[in-house]
Amino acid sequence: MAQTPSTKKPHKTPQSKKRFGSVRPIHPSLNPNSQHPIQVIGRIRNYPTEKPDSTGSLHVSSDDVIRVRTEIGYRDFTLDGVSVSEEEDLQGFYEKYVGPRVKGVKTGGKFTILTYGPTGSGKSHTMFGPGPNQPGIVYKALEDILGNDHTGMIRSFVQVSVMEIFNEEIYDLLPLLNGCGTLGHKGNSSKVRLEVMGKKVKDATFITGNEAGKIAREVAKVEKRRSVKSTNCNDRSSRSHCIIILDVPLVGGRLMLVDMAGSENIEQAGQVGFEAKMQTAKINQGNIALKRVVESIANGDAHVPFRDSKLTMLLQDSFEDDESRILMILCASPDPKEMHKTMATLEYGAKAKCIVRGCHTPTKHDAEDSSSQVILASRIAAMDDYVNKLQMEIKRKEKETNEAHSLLMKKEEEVAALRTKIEQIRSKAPVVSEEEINLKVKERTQNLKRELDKKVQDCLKAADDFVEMGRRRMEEKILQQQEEVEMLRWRLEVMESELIRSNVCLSTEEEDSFTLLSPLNWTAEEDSFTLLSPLHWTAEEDSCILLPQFPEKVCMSTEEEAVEEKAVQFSRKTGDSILGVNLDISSMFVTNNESANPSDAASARKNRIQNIFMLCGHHRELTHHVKMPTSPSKKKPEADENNSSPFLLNQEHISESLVKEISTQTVLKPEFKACNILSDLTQENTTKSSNFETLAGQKAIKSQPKDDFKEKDKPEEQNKNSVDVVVKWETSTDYPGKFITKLTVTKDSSLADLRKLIVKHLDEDHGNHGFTFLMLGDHSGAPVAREKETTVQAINLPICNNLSVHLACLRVRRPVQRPTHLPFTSLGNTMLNTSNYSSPFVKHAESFSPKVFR
Ligand SMILES: Nc1ncnc2c1ncn2[C@@H]1O[C@H](COP(=O)(O)OP(=O)(O)OP(=O)(O)O)[C@@H](O)[C@H]1O
Repeated sequence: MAQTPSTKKPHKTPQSKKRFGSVRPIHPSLNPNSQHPIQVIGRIRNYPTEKPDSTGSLHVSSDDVIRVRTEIGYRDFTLDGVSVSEEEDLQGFYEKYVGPRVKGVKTGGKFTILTYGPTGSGKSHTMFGPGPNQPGIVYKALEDILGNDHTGMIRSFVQVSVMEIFNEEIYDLLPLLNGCGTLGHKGNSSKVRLEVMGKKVKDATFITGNEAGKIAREVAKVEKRRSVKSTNCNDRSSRSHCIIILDVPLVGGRLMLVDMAGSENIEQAGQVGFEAKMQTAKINQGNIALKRVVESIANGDAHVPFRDSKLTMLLQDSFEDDESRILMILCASPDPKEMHKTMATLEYGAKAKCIVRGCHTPTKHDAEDSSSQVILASRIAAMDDYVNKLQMEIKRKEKETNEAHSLLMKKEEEVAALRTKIEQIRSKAPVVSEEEINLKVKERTQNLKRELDKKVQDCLKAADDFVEMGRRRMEEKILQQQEEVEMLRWRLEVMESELIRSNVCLSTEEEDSFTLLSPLNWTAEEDSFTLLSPLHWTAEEDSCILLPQFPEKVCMSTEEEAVEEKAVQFSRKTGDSILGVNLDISSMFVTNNESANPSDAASARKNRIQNIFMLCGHHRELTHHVKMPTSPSKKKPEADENNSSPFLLNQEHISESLVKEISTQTVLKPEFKACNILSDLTQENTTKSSNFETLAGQKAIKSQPKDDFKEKDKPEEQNKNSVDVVVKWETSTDYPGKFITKLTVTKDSSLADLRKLIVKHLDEDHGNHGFTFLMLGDHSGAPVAREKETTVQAINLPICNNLSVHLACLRVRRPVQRPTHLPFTSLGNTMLNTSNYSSPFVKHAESFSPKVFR
């Protein structure tokens, strides 16, 4: 959009107009230096509706430039002045733009004021004012010309004509004229159509007067007689051009006020019917004709179509008279909906501003300047100026376009960069489909399941191993126990063989009963006795208590399990068993009744022998550990006095009693072990040994001179650091407790050291076979393993009697024959099948969640 060429205000750049020097000076009341006969002022009315919040489409800057914004851009119009109604009321507008020009009329100036604009833009509002309180230009001009001074000064008088052009006909709105300046009233029907002769109206009615108020009231009355009609654009739309001519005859001044009809199209006016449309067309005819005239004058056309309409015919003088000036007031609405009309109005005013005095307006005073050359030159100059301005506008627009283009390119680059970034982000984070997610979940699940299966398998395997290990240990235990049983059996056989070879033979036919007391307690009463293991002597007379050092438990196993516990107390009267060993002690005795039945007596005798084996066989070795409470040197038991200590065993008494019983009552078989013991005990009694010694110990001691064991014979130092060890064989068939030697070793000597010394005293045969130390005192004989001999000291060997002599009992090493059968039934020997058996561990593993399906 091009910026309209603007005419600088006189007070701003008056010199700029001198280049058009061909124009004669104009009336000083109008701009004398201006060559533009038409000045254009814009007036922006109030918003017809509520003012919008956003920036309006019409913007007025301080340098009288109106910028109109539309959908496609904006356009600036530079006018001679712009007044915004909201900021400047009608009086202010008049005083600023109209009053100075009107005042020249009083001195003979010719001035034409046109209000131009679309319908409803405020033309009538500006020309006549909204009411008496706010008079429009007409009434203010009357006041200015006539004044309100009533001081008697000579005042000018005016002639006022009011007419309208309706349907291209001129009607006189002042039909009746009385002489004193009053108006005659003929009503609407009395409108008189006037004829135009040349440039003037013929026989037009006028009113004269010098009182502005009076005339103003009359004008106001006839103004009401204008042809108005309600349209879509205006409730009281002026359907005619109203022309008020105010002459000042005395000075030749003239003021022509033209309120034009609205320049609207027919559709917008909502006119229906042929007549209405013709009306609107006629109204527009005046506007269009005026437009053409303006354009023609501006273009310097040779022909100006003044005669195209009545309006232009009447305005011809205003355009052609050099003394005449035109003030065009462009009325516009700030309503965005009216922008296209506002734009057209301003374009029209811009054209009018281009009008300069041309050849068709020759003046009487400057005839010589009317040559066509000068006129053309001025026109060319004006047009050049206009072209230059257009070119500058084009450049500016191009520059703006370039800037906008570069901005656009920049934005496009940013958009492209953002798109690239988005693509990169998308490429970096590929969209994972649901199928892929499911696939991964499935794969992960399978992996977990596999791991779980593997763990379960491991657990099952560990459980199987555990069970297998338990089974093996159980088997080992069974084998060990079988070995022990075998050992016991072997020992039993040895004892039996010893018994057979024994010289002690008791006749079973002659004796009815016997009483065994070794180490049994014989109470001397006929019907009762007490068997204790450990033995407990309870008789009041000749009582003794045998309290072994060894614990009360008698075990077959040397390791973990107590096979059997034997602590039996028998009463002949009650015959009950305290600890549950079904040892038929009564069967140990041969009664008279038994002799009646030889077969029963034989079986009873066998039972007795077996039971005695059980009792005596194990305790035979244990008697080595009977710890005497007093040393043998200090306290020696005496046979003929009651022993006050319960820990002392009155062996003499026992021996005598037993011998007596055996000789008088008891008849035992040769294998009866007790005989052997009794024999030993009897022998020991004869040697007056005060201590209760084992059979092997006694034999070992007997083989040595008695004096060898006396402490007093040894050096004191040696006695402190050394110990004596009596070495003998274990009582067996081959070596029935044979004494080997007696050794003196240091206290810290181990069995391994002892072994080295012993080997020297053995013959080759025994040395080759080897032997094992028996840790006597242990219920099973406690053979000391070869590898443990270094850890067992000699002083740990059992004390032999009360002589502080240790006893090293050796057992010949024999190859152990493994039992060919297990001591359990086939059912008992069957281990649990772990594959079918759900152990608690497996149950626990299977109770894991989720379930593992195998
Ligand atoms: N500046 C203004 N401030 C307030 N109201 C205005 C203003 N201009 C116009 N109006 C109001 O707008 C309405 C139309 O105005 P007006 O009759 O003057 O328009 P117009 O241009 O003469 O229209 P038409 O060409 O149809 O006669 C009127 O009611 C008037 O009071």
